[in-house]
Amino acid sequence: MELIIESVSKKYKGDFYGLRDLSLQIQTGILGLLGPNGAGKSTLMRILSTITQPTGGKVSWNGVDITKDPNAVRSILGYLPQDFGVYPHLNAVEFLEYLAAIRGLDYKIVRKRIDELLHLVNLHEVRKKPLNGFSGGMRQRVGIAQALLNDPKLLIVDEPTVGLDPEERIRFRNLLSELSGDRIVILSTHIVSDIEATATDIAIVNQGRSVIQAAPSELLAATVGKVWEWLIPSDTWMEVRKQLLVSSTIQSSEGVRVRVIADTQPSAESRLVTPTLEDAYLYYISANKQGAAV
Ligand SMILES: Nc1ncnc2c1ncn2[C@@H]1O[C@H](COP(=O)(O)OP(=O)(O)OP(=O)(O)O)[C@@H](O)[C@H]1O
Repeated sequence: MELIIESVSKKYKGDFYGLRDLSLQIQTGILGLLGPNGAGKSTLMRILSTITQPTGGKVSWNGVDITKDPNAVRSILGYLPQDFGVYPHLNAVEFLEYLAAIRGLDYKIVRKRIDELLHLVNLHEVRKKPLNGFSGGMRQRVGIAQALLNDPKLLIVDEPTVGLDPEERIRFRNLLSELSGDRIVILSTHIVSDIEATATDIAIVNQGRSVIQAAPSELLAATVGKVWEWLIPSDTWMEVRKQLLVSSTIQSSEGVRVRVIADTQPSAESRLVTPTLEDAYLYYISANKQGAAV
């Protein structure tokens, strides 16, 4: 299984590009698509799910160009859009049966599948309750169940953890990890921790372009020797922030412990520390903004 995105662009009205010459090669596993708001993640997800056509480039699923032949991917595609909505007065079973019917899926097969999926997403006990009583996390799990109705080989999930509380977020993450098996899962997010433990591959996008695609370990390795920590007096904090790329800070009674990303030692007191994926993400986004080669 392979999804190849070659030099894909999406030009909106007024010469504005949502995507520009973006290329990625995606194999079985979970691809975490990371980028700040407005980077072009949803535009890419909509192109991959054949809702929108690119204005340039090619997307191939197992060798077939889906921009020319969208049906080549539709039957094996599961998609959870960012703005997934439910019919509030239906219960989970009715809602999933309704979606299966409009997609033309076989009722007999689907009935059994819905029962299995409701167990999988841990909603079986509440399957007969109207959806308007469901929390954000429960609705997202219904969203995942609908995306899995046809047992897709390509599962696309766009910013699924927005609005979820920390516990729901962890549960959702674990669920996606269980689902990866023999399929391609593409998970878009601007929150690094959403994909930290689960992604087999990470693509960072910014301003419509692909900044890098690599395994999490490669991203971390590239940031080794660039992350520094030291304690500064509280009143110098604003100055440090203006001059350096600050990844995080911890306030204490002795001052502020700053974590900075820099190619060379930023201060005589600073010490190198082990990078996290969050540091690596910041490093690549920042280098991309400055136009540096990364
Ligand atoms: N239909 C449209 N017409 C014009 N511009 C658009 C359209 N859809 C998206 N854009 C613009 O394209 C850029 C990329 O948007 P997109 O929604 O793909 O980003 P994103 O990474 O998903 O961000 P977010 O997480 O905020 O949704 C943004 O600047 C957005 O304003």
